[in-house]
Amino acid sequence: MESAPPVVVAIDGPSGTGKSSTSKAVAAQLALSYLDTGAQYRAITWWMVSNGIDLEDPSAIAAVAGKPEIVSGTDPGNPTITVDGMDVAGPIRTQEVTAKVSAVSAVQEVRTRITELQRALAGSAERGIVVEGRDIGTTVLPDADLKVFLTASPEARAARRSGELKGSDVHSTREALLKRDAADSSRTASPLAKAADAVEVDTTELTLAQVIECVVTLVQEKQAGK
Ligand SMILES: Nc1ncnc2c1ncn2[C@@H]1O[C@H](COP(=O)(O)OP(=O)(O)O)[C@@H](O)[C@H]1O
Ligand SMILES: Nc1ccn([C@H]2C[C@H](O)[C@@H](COP(=O)(O)OP(=O)(O)O)O2)c(=O)n1
Repeated sequence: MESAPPVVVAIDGPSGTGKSSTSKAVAAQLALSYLDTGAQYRAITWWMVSNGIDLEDPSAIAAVAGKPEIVSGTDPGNPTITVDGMDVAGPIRTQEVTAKVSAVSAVQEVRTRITELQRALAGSAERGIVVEGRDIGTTVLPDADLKVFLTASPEARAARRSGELKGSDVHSTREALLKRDAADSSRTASPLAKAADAVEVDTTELTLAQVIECVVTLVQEKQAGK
Protein backbone atom coordinates (compact mmCIF):
# COMPACT_ATOMS: atom_id res chain seq x y z
CA MET A 1 0.00 0.00 0.00
CA GLU A 2 1.27 3.46 -0.83
CA SER A 3 1.79 5.65 2.23
CA ALA A 4 -0.13 8.92 2.43
CA PRO A 5 1.82 12.09 1.54
CA PRO A 6 2.93 14.09 4.59
CA VAL A 7 0.39 16.60 5.87
CA VAL A 8 1.46 19.96 7.29
CA VAL A 9 -0.89 21.67 9.75
CA ALA A 10 -0.34 25.23 11.05
CA ILE A 11 -2.12 26.27 14.24
CA ASP A 12 -1.83 29.92 15.27
CA GLY A 13 -3.52 32.20 17.75
CA PRO A 14 -2.99 34.25 20.90
CA SER A 15 -2.08 32.92 24.33
CA GLY A 16 -4.48 30.56 26.09
CA THR A 17 -6.62 29.74 23.06
CA GLY A 18 -5.64 26.06 23.34
CA LYS A 19 -2.93 25.80 20.66
CA SER A 20 -0.54 23.53 22.59
CA SER A 21 -3.13 21.15 24.03
CA THR A 22 -5.01 20.91 20.75
CA SER A 23 -1.92 20.51 18.55
CA LYS A 24 -0.38 17.81 20.76
CA ALA A 25 -3.61 15.81 20.84
CA VAL A 26 -4.28 16.15 17.10
CA ALA A 27 -0.71 15.08 16.28
CA ALA A 28 -0.94 12.10 18.65
CA GLN A 29 -4.30 10.96 17.22
CA LEU A 30 -3.10 11.20 13.63
CA ALA A 31 0.45 9.90 14.32
CA LEU A 32 2.04 13.17 13.16
CA SER A 33 5.01 15.05 14.57
CA TYR A 34 4.42 18.11 16.77
CA LEU A 35 6.34 21.36 17.16
CA ASP A 36 5.74 24.03 19.84
CA THR A 37 7.41 27.10 18.31
CA GLY A 38 6.65 29.20 21.41
CA ALA A 39 8.94 26.84 23.34
CA GLN A 40 11.75 27.67 20.88
CA TYR A 41 11.30 31.43 21.42
CA ARG A 42 11.15 30.80 25.16
CA ALA A 43 14.35 28.73 24.96
CA ILE A 44 16.34 31.45 23.20
CA THR A 45 14.93 33.99 25.68
CA TRP A 46 16.00 31.77 28.59
CA TRP A 47 19.52 31.61 27.14
CA MET A 48 19.66 35.42 26.77
CA VAL A 49 18.46 35.93 30.36
CA SER A 50 20.95 33.34 31.68
CA ASN A 51 23.82 35.03 29.80
CA GLY A 52 22.99 38.53 31.01
CA ILE A 53 22.17 39.95 27.56
CA ASP A 54 20.62 43.44 27.71
CA LEU A 55 17.08 42.73 26.52
CA GLU A 56 16.29 46.44 26.26
CA ASP A 57 18.74 46.58 23.36
CA PRO A 58 17.58 44.83 20.14
CA SER A 59 21.07 45.09 18.61
CA ALA A 60 22.55 43.22 21.60
CA ILE A 61 19.93 40.49 21.10
CA ALA A 62 20.59 40.36 17.35
CA ALA A 63 24.36 40.07 17.85
CA VAL A 64 24.06 36.79 19.81
CA ALA A 65 20.97 35.29 18.14
CA GLY A 66 23.08 32.64 16.39
CA LYS A 67 24.90 31.44 19.52
CA PRO A 68 22.62 29.00 21.39
CA GLU A 69 21.91 25.62 19.84
CA ILE A 70 18.22 24.89 20.22
CA VAL A 71 16.93 21.37 19.61
CA SER A 72 13.25 20.39 19.70
CA GLY A 73 11.99 16.81 20.00
CA THR A 74 8.82 16.42 17.95
CA ASP A 75 7.10 13.39 19.50
CA PRO A 76 3.68 14.69 20.66
CA GLY A 77 3.75 12.16 23.52
CA ASN A 78 7.07 13.53 24.78
CA PRO A 79 7.95 16.95 23.32
CA THR A 80 11.42 18.02 24.44
CA ILE A 81 13.52 21.17 24.19
CA THR A 82 17.21 21.61 24.88
CA VAL A 83 19.63 24.54 24.69
CA ASP A 84 23.27 23.56 24.16
CA GLY A 85 22.34 20.06 25.28
CA MET A 86 20.58 21.13 28.50
CA ASP A 87 16.93 20.20 29.11
CA VAL A 88 15.14 23.55 29.59
CA ALA A 89 11.50 22.40 29.53
CA GLY A 90 11.01 23.67 33.10
CA PRO A 91 13.05 26.91 33.13
CA ILE A 92 11.43 28.26 29.94
CA ARG A 93 8.03 28.46 31.71
CA THR A 94 9.05 30.88 34.49
CA GLN A 95 7.29 34.26 34.79
CA GLU A 96 10.60 35.99 34.03
CA VAL A 97 10.92 34.26 30.64
CA THR A 98 7.22 34.81 29.92
CA ALA A 99 7.60 38.54 30.60
CA LYS A 100 10.66 38.84 28.33
CA VAL A 101 9.88 36.53 25.43
CA SER A 102 8.01 39.15 23.37
CA ALA A 103 11.02 41.52 23.32
CA VAL A 104 13.36 38.76 22.18
CA SER A 105 11.01 37.31 19.59
CA ALA A 106 10.44 40.74 18.01
CA VAL A 107 14.07 40.81 16.78
CA GLN A 108 14.37 39.80 13.10
CA GLU A 109 17.70 37.94 13.54
CA VAL A 110 16.08 35.77 16.21
CA ARG A 111 13.09 35.04 13.96
CA THR A 112 15.25 34.20 10.94
CA ARG A 113 17.24 31.70 12.99
CA ILE A 114 14.22 30.05 14.63
CA THR A 115 12.23 30.01 11.37
CA GLU A 116 15.05 28.03 9.70
CA LEU A 117 14.86 25.41 12.46
CA GLN A 118 11.09 25.22 12.10
CA ARG A 119 11.18 24.73 8.32
CA ALA A 120 13.86 22.05 8.62
CA LEU A 121 11.78 20.09 11.16
CA ALA A 122 8.59 20.46 9.12
CA GLY A 123 10.38 19.32 5.96
CA SER A 124 11.80 16.20 7.60
CA ALA A 125 8.62 14.94 9.31
CA GLU A 126 7.85 11.72 7.45
CA ARG A 127 4.11 11.52 8.06
CA GLY A 128 3.65 15.25 8.52
CA ILE A 129 3.56 17.66 11.43
CA VAL A 130 1.36 19.96 13.48
CA VAL A 131 3.21 23.24 14.09
CA GLU A 132 1.76 25.75 16.55
CA GLY A 133 2.70 29.37 17.08
CA ARG A 134 1.91 32.92 16.01
CA ASP A 135 3.18 33.24 12.42
CA ILE A 136 3.18 29.67 11.13
CA GLY A 137 0.39 30.08 8.57
CA THR A 138 1.50 33.56 7.49
CA THR A 139 5.30 33.27 7.35
CA VAL A 140 6.91 30.01 8.41
CA LEU A 141 4.79 27.55 6.40
CA PRO A 142 2.63 29.60 4.00
CA ASP A 143 2.01 26.44 1.93
CA ALA A 144 0.66 24.39 4.87
CA ASP A 145 -2.10 21.95 3.88
CA LEU A 146 -4.34 23.24 6.65
CA LYS A 147 -4.21 26.49 8.63
CA VAL A 148 -6.22 26.95 11.80
CA PHE A 149 -6.47 30.19 13.79
CA LEU A 150 -7.73 29.66 17.34
CA THR A 151 -9.38 32.49 19.27
CA ALA A 152 -11.18 32.82 22.64
CA SER A 153 -12.39 35.72 24.76
CA PRO A 154 -9.74 37.33 27.00
CA GLU A 155 -11.79 36.22 30.03
CA ALA A 156 -11.78 32.57 28.99
CA ARG A 157 -8.08 32.68 28.17
CA ALA A 158 -7.19 34.33 31.49
CA ALA A 159 -9.30 31.82 33.43
CA ARG A 160 -7.55 28.92 31.66
CA ARG A 161 -4.08 30.34 32.30
CA SER A 162 -4.65 31.26 35.95
CA GLY A 163 -6.00 27.75 36.46
CA GLU A 164 -2.51 26.55 35.47
CA LEU A 165 -0.49 29.09 37.46
CA LYS A 166 -1.24 28.41 41.10
CA GLY A 167 -1.56 31.52 43.25
CA SER A 168 -2.12 33.93 40.35
CA ASP A 169 -5.34 35.93 40.13
CA VAL A 170 -7.43 36.11 36.97
CA HIS A 171 -7.26 39.90 36.71
CA SER A 172 -3.46 40.18 36.65
CA THR A 173 -3.20 37.14 34.39
CA ARG A 174 -5.63 38.81 31.97
CA GLU A 175 -3.61 42.04 31.95
CA ALA A 176 -0.28 40.24 31.37
CA LEU A 177 -1.79 38.14 28.61
CA LEU A 178 -3.29 41.12 26.78
CA LYS A 179 -0.01 43.01 27.06
CA ARG A 180 1.88 40.10 25.46
CA ASP A 181 -0.75 39.72 22.70
CA ALA A 182 -0.48 43.45 21.91
CA ALA A 183 3.32 43.23 21.70
CA ASP A 184 3.21 40.08 19.55
CA SER A 185 0.56 41.54 17.21
CA SER A 186 2.12 44.96 16.73
CA ARG A 187 5.77 44.05 16.07
CA THR A 188 7.12 44.62 12.55
CA ALA A 189 8.79 41.23 12.16
CA SER A 190 6.18 38.57 11.38
CA PRO A 191 3.47 39.60 13.86
CA LEU A 192 0.75 37.36 15.28
CA ALA A 193 -1.88 37.34 12.53
CA LYS A 194 -4.52 35.15 10.95
CA ALA A 195 -3.59 33.99 7.44
CA ALA A 196 -6.20 34.86 4.82
CA ASP A 197 -6.77 31.15 4.13
CA ALA A 198 -6.91 30.01 7.78
CA VAL A 199 -10.02 28.47 9.34
CA GLU A 200 -10.91 30.47 12.47
CA VAL A 201 -12.21 28.48 15.44
CA ASP A 202 -13.55 30.42 18.44
CA THR A 203 -12.92 28.09 21.41
CA THR A 204 -14.58 30.26 24.10
CA GLU A 205 -17.63 28.02 24.43
CA LEU A 206 -16.00 24.75 23.35
CA THR A 207 -14.43 22.05 25.49
CA LEU A 208 -10.87 21.01 24.64
CA ALA A 209 -12.23 17.68 23.37
CA GLN A 210 -14.56 19.53 20.97
CA VAL A 211 -11.71 21.68 19.62
CA ILE A 212 -9.54 18.59 19.09
CA GLU A 213 -12.34 16.80 17.27
CA CYS A 214 -12.97 19.82 15.08
CA VAL A 215 -9.31 20.08 14.02
CA VAL A 216 -8.93 16.31 13.49
CA THR A 217 -11.97 16.45 11.18
CA LEU A 218 -10.49 19.40 9.26
CA VAL A 219 -7.21 17.49 8.75
CA GLN A 220 -9.02 14.33 7.64
CA GLU A 221 -11.10 16.31 5.17
CA LYS A 222 -7.92 17.78 3.70
CA GLN A 223 -6.32 14.33 3.48
CA ALA A 224 -9.43 13.03 1.72
CA GLY A 225 -9.01 15.85 -0.78
CA LYS A 226 -12.23 17.69 0.11
N1 LIG B 1 -11.42 24.65 24.92
C1 LIG B 1 -10.89 24.68 26.14
N2 LIG B 1 -11.67 24.74 27.22
C2 LIG B 1 -11.14 24.79 28.47
N3 LIG B 1 -9.83 24.78 28.74
C3 LIG B 1 -8.99 24.70 27.71
C4 LIG B 1 -9.47 24.66 26.36
N4 LIG B 1 -8.39 24.61 25.53
C5 LIG B 1 -7.30 24.63 26.34
N5 LIG B 1 -7.66 24.67 27.63
C6 LIG B 1 -6.76 24.76 28.81
O1 LIG B 1 -6.25 26.09 28.79
C7 LIG B 1 -4.87 26.11 29.16
C8 LIG B 1 -4.06 26.80 28.05
O2 LIG B 1 -4.08 25.97 26.90
P1 LIG B 1 -2.85 25.89 25.91
O3 LIG B 1 -3.10 24.72 25.02
O4 LIG B 1 -1.57 25.90 26.66
O5 LIG B 1 -3.02 27.26 25.10
P2 LIG B 1 -1.99 28.06 24.18
O6 LIG B 1 -1.00 27.07 23.68
O7 LIG B 1 -2.85 28.64 23.09
O8 LIG B 1 -1.41 29.12 25.03
C9 LIG B 1 -4.50 24.65 29.42
O9 LIG B 1 -4.55 24.43 30.81
C10 LIG B 1 -5.55 23.85 28.69
O10 LIG B 1 -5.79 22.62 29.29
N1 LIG C 1 5.59 31.40 16.18
C1 LIG C 1 5.79 32.08 17.31
C2 LIG C 1 5.53 31.48 18.56
C3 LIG C 1 5.76 32.21 19.70
N2 LIG C 1 6.25 33.47 19.62
C4 LIG C 1 6.60 34.26 20.80
C5 LIG C 1 5.49 35.21 21.21
C6 LIG C 1 4.86 34.55 22.43
O1 LIG C 1 4.38 35.50 23.36
C7 LIG C 1 6.02 33.73 23.00
C8 LIG C 1 5.66 32.51 23.78
O2 LIG C 1 4.83 31.67 23.01
P1 LIG C 1 3.99 30.49 23.70
O3 LIG C 1 3.23 29.83 22.60
O4 LIG C 1 4.85 29.65 24.57
O5 LIG C 1 3.03 31.31 24.61
P2 LIG C 1 1.84 30.84 25.54
O6 LIG C 1 1.70 29.35 25.44
O7 LIG C 1 0.71 31.54 24.92
O8 LIG C 1 2.18 31.34 26.86
O9 LIG C 1 6.82 33.38 21.89
C9 LIG C 1 6.45 34.05 18.39
O10 LIG C 1 6.86 35.20 18.32
N3 LIG C 1 6.23 33.35 17.25
